[in-house]
Amino acid sequence: MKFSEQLRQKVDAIWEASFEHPFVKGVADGSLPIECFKHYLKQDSFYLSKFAQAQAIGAAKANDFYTTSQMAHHAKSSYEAEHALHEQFARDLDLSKDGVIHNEDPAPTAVAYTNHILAASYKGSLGDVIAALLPCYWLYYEIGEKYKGSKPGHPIYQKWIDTYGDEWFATLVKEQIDRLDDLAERASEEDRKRMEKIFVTSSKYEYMFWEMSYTLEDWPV
Ligand SMILES: Cc1ncc(C[n+]2csc(CCO)c2C)c(N)n1
Repeated sequence: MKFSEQLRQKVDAIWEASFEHPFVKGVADGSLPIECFKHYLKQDSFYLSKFAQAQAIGAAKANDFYTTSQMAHHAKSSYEAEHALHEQFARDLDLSKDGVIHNEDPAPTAVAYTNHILAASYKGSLGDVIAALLPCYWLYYEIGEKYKGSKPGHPIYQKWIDTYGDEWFATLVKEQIDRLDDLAERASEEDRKRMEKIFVTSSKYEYMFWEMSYTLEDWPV
């Protein structure tokens, strides 16, 4: 069994909890209060800026020219693709005038999740970087597949669902899965165990990110 298949089995219950989370179901059926989606967008713009930093660290940690260029390219695409999506939402929801969401005080879960990704990335190998980032791609892909065809009756929620159910996204996810399998094949058992732990932790934080958005989580003091 491929390393990625082992990982997918390991996180099955955690990902199922994400699929069933009221935030995700609420986007798909249109019942999510818009305040929760706005909170998500604010936290996510902070998250994406750190996500792109981790991809750039991955570019620097790669041992071949091609992978360096791919990871750097993906860092730029995260900015362009995800930011473009958010920009439209930000204007439609009146979150910003210029389409750029500034979040100088991210919520505890957004801080914790990005700290986890950046710590794994700075400290580890390219395999650790991919293990930290892969649940972000892969989970959203599965959500897109699962809720493809839903009709939330809300243009913003519809666009969100359509984005992750799209074919271009499937290609992007597959590239990262293949990269992780390739790196895992050449890694030691100890390295694979560490990558697994990082992957599981990111999966837990993905769940917590929905919860943070749904409960409008903020600092207690
Ligand atoms: C908390 C959180 N997790 C995952 C994603 C999805 N995502 C972030 S960057 C990226 C790759 C480039 O599009 C993808 C799929 C998100 N937006 N927010």
